[in-house]
Amino acid sequence: MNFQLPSIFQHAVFNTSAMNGSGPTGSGGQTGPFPAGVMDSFLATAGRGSPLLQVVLVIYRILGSQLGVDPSILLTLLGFFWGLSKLVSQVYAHVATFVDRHFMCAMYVSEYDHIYSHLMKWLSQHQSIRNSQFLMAQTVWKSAWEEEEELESALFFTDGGDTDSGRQYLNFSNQAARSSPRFVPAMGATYFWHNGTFFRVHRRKESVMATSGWGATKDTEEIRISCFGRSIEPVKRLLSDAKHLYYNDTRQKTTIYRPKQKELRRDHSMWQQVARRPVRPMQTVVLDSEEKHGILADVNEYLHPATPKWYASRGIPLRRGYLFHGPPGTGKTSFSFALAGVFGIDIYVISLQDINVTEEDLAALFTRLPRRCIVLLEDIDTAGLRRDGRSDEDGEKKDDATKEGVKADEKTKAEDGEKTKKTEEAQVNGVSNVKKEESEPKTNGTKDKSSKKKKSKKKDESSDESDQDSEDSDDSSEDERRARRRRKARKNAANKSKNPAGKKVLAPENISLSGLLNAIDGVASHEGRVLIMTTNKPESLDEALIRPGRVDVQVGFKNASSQQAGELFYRMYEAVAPPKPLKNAPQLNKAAKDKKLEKMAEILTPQGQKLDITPEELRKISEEFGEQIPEGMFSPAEIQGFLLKRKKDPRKALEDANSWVEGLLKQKQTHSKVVTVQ
Ligand SMILES: Nc1ncnc2c1ncn2[C@@H]1O[C@H](COP(=O)(O)OP(=O)(O)OP(=O)(O)O)[C@@H](O)[C@H]1O
Repeated sequence: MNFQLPSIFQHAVFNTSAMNGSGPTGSGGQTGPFPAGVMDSFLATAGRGSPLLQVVLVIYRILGSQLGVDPSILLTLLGFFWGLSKLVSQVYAHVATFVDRHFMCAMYVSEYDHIYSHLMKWLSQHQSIRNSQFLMAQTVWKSAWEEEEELESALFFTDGGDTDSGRQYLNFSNQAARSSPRFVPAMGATYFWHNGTFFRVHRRKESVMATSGWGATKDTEEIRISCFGRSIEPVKRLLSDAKHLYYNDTRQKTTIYRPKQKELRRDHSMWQQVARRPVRPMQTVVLDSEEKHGILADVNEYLHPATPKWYASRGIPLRRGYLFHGPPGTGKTSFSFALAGVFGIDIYVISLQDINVTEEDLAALFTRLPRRCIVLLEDIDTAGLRRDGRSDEDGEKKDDATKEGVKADEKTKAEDGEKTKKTEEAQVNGVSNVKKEESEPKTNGTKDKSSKKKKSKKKDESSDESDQDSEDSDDSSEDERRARRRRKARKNAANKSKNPAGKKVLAPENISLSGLLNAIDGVASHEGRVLIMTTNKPESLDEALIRPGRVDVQVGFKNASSQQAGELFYRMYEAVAPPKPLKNAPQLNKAAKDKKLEKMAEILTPQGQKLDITPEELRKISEEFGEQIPEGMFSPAEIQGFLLKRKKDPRKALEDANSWVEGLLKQKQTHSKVVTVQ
């Protein structure tokens, strides 16, 4: 097959062929501008069969005539240098590996480890990394508390379009534009000096099989830090510096962890940090002083380094559980946070309604806790624990205590509706729900109702007790007893799945009671933690859950007494001080800065309402305020809400207290949700 080239190319091909002696061998002599080589001959021969090669030949010859040398020499040189570069890189890789193995030491950090966060923060602040050629920009999400430090430079004001009012408001519309990203080393190797040591940080990603999905992979990152020498100490020191820097600003903060989402879990890391908030000072939680210090002393003793030995020598598992119960807004969560602040430990919060947390996860979560920490199980009454027939049948395989707990729960659940009502009444009467159970009601109406309820409750109890008795005294075979239990469980489950209106209620059934008990104090469960469970309805809890060993100390939180209301008042105004000139002054000149601070003070302390009160007067009006608040009627949260609305004016708060108390009392009596006096 012969192809026809365009005339210009034919000319070039023809000419060079002629020059080369018209043969593929090129034996005709060296008359052209450059000597014909093997390559030329090859292209000329092959070009007869392929127009493409003919084009290549033309380019080849034009190039040759321009340079005056045979391009094949160039090609040979190129090939040589390519080969040489490959050889050098191979040799370099071997030498680097050799040096790495024999003259350096290295440390690996997984992105799933906390150290990764420490290191990234540290690297982002290192001067030579900042000036590096290859960087990766990361958006940094700051918490409300971190932003505070930058507030001064971020302050912008607006009149909100209402020019007549002459008022100024803060405006954060350009906040996103102002926050700068964090710069960390890019993927690959980065070199820097630190404290006289030369370090190499190598970030690399690798794909690993994901635990979920068929054949799905996910990228995970690993950092390798290495330095010259046989000792790993410099790397350890670097990590320690990074850790120090990371926690430097958080020393006075409490870190809160929650379970990680399933897809983010890897290796042993199941918890993720969700917040770091400033430590809540213990004196800001108003509680009975004796009780407060009793708990502090108890936790202190438990966390003491000598305690594990004491427990071990007596064969007692090293666990301490607390149950904080009481009406909403009485400080259960606040006290837990204040405790964490006092002891400088972190809080691990688990919600049993979290769809991410299965029964197996719960057990694993309890085993992956640090040496000392607080585990907070909030609102365990609403936890939606599985207590159906299934769990009861399962429960037959579990320990007796668990089964009894399940039964006790079913019994208490039946009474739950009544008790909720009772609780409401108790709150209106200013008595905590637990106490109310024990004491006689005061008003006639309530008395009648309560006595009826008591009777029906007793009836329920006696029927349950008789069931229990007959079961206990029954001398029938074990099989019969099991069958009866199963029947009873099924009946209870059927009753429980219907609400009073007869409609089916779907309850979350992530975790069974036995699963929870197992996680809390199963053989594999963590030792050394402080477990705090909070609830508004202690009566609805399973006995098994709060038996000694699982719950060692119960603390009843109550509505505020008059004296506590006075203390809340004092604490609210005691802390108020004119805004301090902020440190880290921005690049403003002094006059502009003063103006900004003035404006800020104006906004925080509106004109004519400047707090100007002596500690003596504050103490006096705190007491007066306390006297106006009926004993045990209002929760600290309610009082705090009232005071917050008057946070700049204690005298006004005192003035408004009476009408607020009356309004709130009326609202409680009518069970209204609408607040009349705020
Ligand atoms: N005893 C208290 N001393 C000081 N402040 C309190 C106290 N109790 C409640 N507060 C305030 O009320 C608010 C709610 O408190 P907290 O969340 O601790 O209550 P809680 O008992 O955990 O409520 P819930 O049962 O609804 O979870 C917080 O802002 C807290 O500052």
